[in-house]
Amino acid sequence: MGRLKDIIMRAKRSVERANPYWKIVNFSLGQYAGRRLQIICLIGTSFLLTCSELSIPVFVGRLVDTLSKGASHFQDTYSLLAMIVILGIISVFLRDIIFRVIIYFNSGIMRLLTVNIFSHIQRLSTEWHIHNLAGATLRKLSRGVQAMDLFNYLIFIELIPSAFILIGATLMIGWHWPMVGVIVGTSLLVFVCITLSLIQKYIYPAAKVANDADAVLNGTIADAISCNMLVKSFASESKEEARVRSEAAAWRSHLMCFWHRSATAGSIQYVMLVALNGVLIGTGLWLWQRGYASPGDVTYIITTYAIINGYLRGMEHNIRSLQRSVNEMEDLVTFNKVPVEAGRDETVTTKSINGGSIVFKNIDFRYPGQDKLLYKNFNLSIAAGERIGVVGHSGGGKTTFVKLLQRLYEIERGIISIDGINIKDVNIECLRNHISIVSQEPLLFHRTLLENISYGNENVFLADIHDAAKRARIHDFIMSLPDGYDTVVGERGLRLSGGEKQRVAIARIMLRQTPIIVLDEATSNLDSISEAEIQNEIETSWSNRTLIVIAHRLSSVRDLDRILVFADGQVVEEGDHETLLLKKDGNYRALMEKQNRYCQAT
Ligand SMILES: Nc1ncnc2c1ncn2[C@@H]1O[C@H](COP(=O)(O)OP(=O)(O)OP(=O)(O)O)[C@@H](O)[C@H]1O
Repeated sequence: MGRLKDIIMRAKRSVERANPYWKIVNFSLGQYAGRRLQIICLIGTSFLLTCSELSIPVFVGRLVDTLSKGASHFQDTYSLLAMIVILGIISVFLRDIIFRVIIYFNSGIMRLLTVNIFSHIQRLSTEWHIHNLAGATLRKLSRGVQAMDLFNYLIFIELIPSAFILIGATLMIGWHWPMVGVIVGTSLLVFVCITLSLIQKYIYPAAKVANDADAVLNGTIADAISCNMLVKSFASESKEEARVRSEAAAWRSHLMCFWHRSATAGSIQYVMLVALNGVLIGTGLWLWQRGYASPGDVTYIITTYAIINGYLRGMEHNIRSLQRSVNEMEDLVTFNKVPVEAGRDETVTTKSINGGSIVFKNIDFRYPGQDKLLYKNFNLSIAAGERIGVVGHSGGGKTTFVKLLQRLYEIERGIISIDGINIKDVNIECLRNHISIVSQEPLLFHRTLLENISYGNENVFLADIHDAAKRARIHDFIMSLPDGYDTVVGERGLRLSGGEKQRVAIARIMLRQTPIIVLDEATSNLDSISEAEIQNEIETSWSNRTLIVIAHRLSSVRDLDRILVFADGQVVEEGDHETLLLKKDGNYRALMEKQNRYCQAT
């Protein structure tokens, strides 16, 4: 049994490798797991529907034969008519059941798929998020989920019943006239094979290119809309429009190519249908001419053909739609294949960290795609409870230090440890829950101030939230708003000033009890009085925690225990404010003098 499974898996993989189309079909079918009962119900009902629909031509044929016997058989014709009507009603009833089940089935799959893909995307690496426009990702996700709906609909409402009808009709005709059965069966097989190969070889590549262009276009639109303030301030509306116009033109030309190919494939399929029509009716007439078939039999063949023709026309359209849905789901499969960031692996030994001592030992690091190492043999130790200032020119590697501490990127060499434990041995969520950060540009959700402040600390009391806001000097401002803590801050906090956003972010981490706190230019937008007040508060509130303050304004770090001066990914100087000032040609002293000169000049 295990061996059989292995063989099936290997066959599946080689088919997927040979044709990526099947990888997507496989992914879609994978979503059916755990829904066996619903699938059995759908297929079973489809089968009954087929039997009911295929019985109708039999009764129509009999009706014609009865009619040809003369008016004396009128009673038989009425009972045949009654049978035809009853079969029609049964078919309607069975179709209704299929629709009800598919509603339940599809909505469940779409819900689960959305949640699963979102959850996977959230756990992808920082680099992945940097390189993928949020708008394009959103577009791919919603398009893929809608496509899954279409895929399921086509499979269960259209293609499975069509397959049953076509196979059933072929068998029934073959039962009466084996030669006609062979002709019909072969023609159907040729029709389906040509349709599938047109889809895979001819339509699929064009649809893929059109979908990629669609995602690029939507990503660009989303990017421009989310940076609308910047666009406005540079009066660049026309430039952005020109960009969108050019991408829309590219998208249109790819889309037209896809649609033209679909139209050509449609015409080829229609030609095949016309040929099938001629062959089938011609064979019926030939049988009648030879005396092998009555007019009722020929009517039966024609009625059956009418049904087959309807389904094949539908099938041609449905296979094309199925193709489109598979194309649109390709991005979901691609998302799913991207590995989650390092450290998310459930099998990682979950050691827990409690303290706040940090050691960077012999670290080599470069950003993905960069040739030059940013950190080369970088070493640094910070004791638990120490208060560290990090200064230096822009681009010196200060923020990178924090990113590595949070394991947002993987180092090439060396060990980063907290509390003596290599961070690679710690579950990533546990690691990040250990560190509170207020970054240069605090991120706020388009939610209320209350939700933003309590983010990550949902179980705190209202009084604690107010207390944190008071300590971050933002409470009075919030209370002055008409909706107070229920004020929605706008997308990315756009309804707040830079300083207000920073104070909300500081209040948010005031609520957290983490041993390590990082303030990365966290008070850069505050006036000096508010900054001094908040700093006093920080020193009293977080006196026993490891505090790392990254700042350009040197006044923000002068009272800290130790100041590190970063340049080109190295700590080039360290010591307290007084000691560093004493170094005659020191970097810190030079920075200090420059800032003083600048302050006097302004
Ligand atoms: N994702 C990234 N990919 C490639 N290079 C990056 C990436 N992030 C940062 N860098 C580069 O790494 C270097 C260090 O960046 P970092 O943000 O650590 O500097 P910083 O000292 O914090 O600067 P600032 O004071 O301006 O915030 C910079 O040259 C920056 O351009």
